[in-house]
Amino acid sequence: MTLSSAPGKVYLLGEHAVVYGEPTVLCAIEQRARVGVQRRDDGKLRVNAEDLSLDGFTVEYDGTADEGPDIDVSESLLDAAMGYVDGAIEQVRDVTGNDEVGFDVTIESDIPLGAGLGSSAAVVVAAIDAATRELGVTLETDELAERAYRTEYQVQNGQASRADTFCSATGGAVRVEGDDCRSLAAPDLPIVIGFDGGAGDTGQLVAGVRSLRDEYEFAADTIAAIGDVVRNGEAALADGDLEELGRLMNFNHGLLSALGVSSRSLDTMVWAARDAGAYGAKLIGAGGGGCIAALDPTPETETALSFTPGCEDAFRAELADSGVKRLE
Ligand SMILES: Nc1ncnc2c1ncn2[C@@H]1O[C@H](COP(=O)(O)OP(=O)(O)O)[C@@H](O)[C@H]1O
Ligand SMILES: C[C@@](O)(CCOP(=O)(O)O)CC(=O)O
Ligand SMILES: [Mg+2]
Repeated sequence: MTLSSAPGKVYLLGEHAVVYGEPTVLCAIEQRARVGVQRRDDGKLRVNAEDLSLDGFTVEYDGTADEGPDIDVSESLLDAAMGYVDGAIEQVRDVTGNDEVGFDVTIESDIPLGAGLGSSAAVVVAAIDAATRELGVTLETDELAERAYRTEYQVQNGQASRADTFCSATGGAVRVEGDDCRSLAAPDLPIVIGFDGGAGDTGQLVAGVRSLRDEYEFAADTIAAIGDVVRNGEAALADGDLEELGRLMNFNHGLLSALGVSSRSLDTMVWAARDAGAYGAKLIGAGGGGCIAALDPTPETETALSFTPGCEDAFRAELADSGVKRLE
């Protein structure tokens, strides 16, 4: 068996707009997905993902690629649930030139699904890394990030940025603009996460933003404005100016909200954090439901969130210096 782990991430600024070439800044956090892989000689794929729960059903996917799991849910829901793992294995077959190879894959993850903390990227990065190593191939980090990006791009119907997968593969803080991906000197930021227990479908939310952008010039302007917020944020980060960074996170949340990707519970948590004295707060990731991030070096925001109706979990994010980890 070969085992790799990869971290989730928090967008400080710039999700969604990054899909259209605007810059973004994000950092890896110490919530990880671990993927164990064992080669099979019969060419079949058997996935055991006990944490996989989505929209009210839980599946232990214990079937094969041919037969599929034996559960009573629609095919589209199942595709959404299994697409990332299937896509990762497709990349492994392609990059190793081993079209016929099968695997037993076991996934275990600390990262809530579809909540904006990048569970998909972490699972894909760890799966590609473990499965290639199982075949005796160790990918360079850039190649690993590229293959993981192609997986997300495919599953999200041609709508994905390189941000999540690059950040998960390399760890630390990163800046992504188009295909320019680079590491930043990791600032020690006091990030607090609030989680509403919910999830959003990344593919659908990205598609929703795209159609607004196609329909209204002011939606395209909103996306460009997010880019401006990020460029200002980079200067604030370089100066270590948390107050300014917080203000820009608030602005970024407003713009994401205008693009229709916030929700009542995300807004409630954002306001609870602001009322508790956070420098700023915003939804993170695709939105629709899931997590917000706030900047607060004091315990106030975490305490306030833990008493906020609709907030299921509040915790301080520990930044992850390393990306993919090769465990066995
Ligand atoms: N523990 C897991 N086991 C199997 N698949 C997972 C796991 N965690 C995440 N995934 C895959 O990632 C999808 C969620 O990704 P996404 O909608 O992009 O949200 P996010 O990346 O913010 O968590 C899930 O539907 C599933 O396909
Ligand atoms: C909305 C987006 O910018 C981030 C999605 O993040 P997540 O999958 O919700 O963690 C999409 C992307 O960059 O591919
Ligand atoms: Mg994702």
